[in-house]
Amino acid sequence: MKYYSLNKKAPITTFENAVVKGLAPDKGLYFPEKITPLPQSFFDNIDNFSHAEIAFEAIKQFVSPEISEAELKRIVEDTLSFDFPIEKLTEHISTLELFHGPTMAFKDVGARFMARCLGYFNKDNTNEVTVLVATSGDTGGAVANGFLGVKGVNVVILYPSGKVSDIQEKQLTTLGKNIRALEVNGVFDDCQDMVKRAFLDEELTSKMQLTSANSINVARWLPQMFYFFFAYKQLHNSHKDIVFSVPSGNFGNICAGMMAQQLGLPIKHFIAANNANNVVTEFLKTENYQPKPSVQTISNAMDVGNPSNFIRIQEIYNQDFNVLKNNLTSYSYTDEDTCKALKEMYNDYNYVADPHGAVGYLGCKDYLKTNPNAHCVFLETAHPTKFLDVVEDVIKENIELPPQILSVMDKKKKATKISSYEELKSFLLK
Ligand SMILES: Cc1ncc(COP(=O)(O)O)c(C=O)c1O
Ligand SMILES: N[C@@H](CCOP(=O)(O)O)C(=O)O
Repeated sequence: MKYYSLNKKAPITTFENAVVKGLAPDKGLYFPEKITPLPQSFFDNIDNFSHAEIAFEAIKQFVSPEISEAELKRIVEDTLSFDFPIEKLTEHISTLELFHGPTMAFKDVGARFMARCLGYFNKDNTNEVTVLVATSGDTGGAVANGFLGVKGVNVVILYPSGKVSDIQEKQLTTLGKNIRALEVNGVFDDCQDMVKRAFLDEELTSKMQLTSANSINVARWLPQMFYFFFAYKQLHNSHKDIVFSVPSGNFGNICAGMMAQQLGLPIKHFIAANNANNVVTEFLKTENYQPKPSVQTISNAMDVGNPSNFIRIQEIYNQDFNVLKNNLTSYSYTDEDTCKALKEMYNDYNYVADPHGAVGYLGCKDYLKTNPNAHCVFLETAHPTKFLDVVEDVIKENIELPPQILSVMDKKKKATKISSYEELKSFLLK
């Protein structure tokens, strides 16, 4: 597959180059040149396919010919070594649990897939790569875990000081080896801006090969398509009109769902469920896209004021506002709404959600008011214990810590504080 830059001022490139570079030289996000829908026979037989087989079919066209079919099979099998169960809350609402991986957030799949692609491209150990990643909470931990010990790859994670949960901070600051963390005096958008600026800094790029492990990178973004296929496989025999409510921040996950829809997956509609960071909710009301500084919420991983992937969403729908509006509804919720939803799910369905999933659940409830026949799946994007203080305080119960969380609890944080781009640069050049 060839990829072009959405800024349209950079040469067309290969999958390998798009992964190794992360961002195009004109600062644009890469986008596949062509999307070929999967054959009807694939959907007719989906019940007979394993997760790895589904993932292989979904992503094959985007990575070939650079990654051979045999190699791709190995990569997806290795990446998808955990489950993606559906829990049914009501006849009309289900949740797809995406937190059964090593860091208990949906980022694990993309991080593991990308780490394996980079490892494959660097199999001769000739090209050292520095992976820069900005995180509002979960990407950092998943990338740290997924890239730990990958030869020839150094990871630098930027996170906003005081704005990630204690467990998220442990996951991204304690692994050591080839993983280093920078605690930024600012918000997530400052971290993301610094990362993007580094890619354009010739003094840096002439001395090191930089890439991104945010959803900017096609190898981190595209595997998120798999979730929508996995949910469809589990639900299509009992439900028609499947709608997804996706707790959204940087909009990579929902945008990957839209790619799955372009591949022919029968998805009726998308709901972008937002916290108070409501740039897209407002855009759909006003047609005016107005990024603004992010505000802090209890669903902190979605505290994004300028979502990177919105430009990809517009490309998918050919910049046509009306087509986009037919496919996407967006709601925004306060922290108070989120707490009420956490409590309601616990009391009514005995289900312990996390604050991000709770925002997704609210999206389902609002959508079903006007579309009562749909079946709405909200993505449970992280395990509730990653937000222990908030969740235990709301449900008034202690929750058992899973082994993935226990394993980092007593580790010692190691992070370097920075306040400016210049400090990032000198850290990288050291
Ligand atoms: C738990 C959780 N939910 C939702 C999101 C938002 O996902 P996206 O940035 O793909 O919109 C994130 C961060 O990305 C997250 O960590
Ligand atoms: N919510 C994310 C923010 C970065 O999103 P990404 O998908 O672009 O990496 C986080 O948890 O860090």
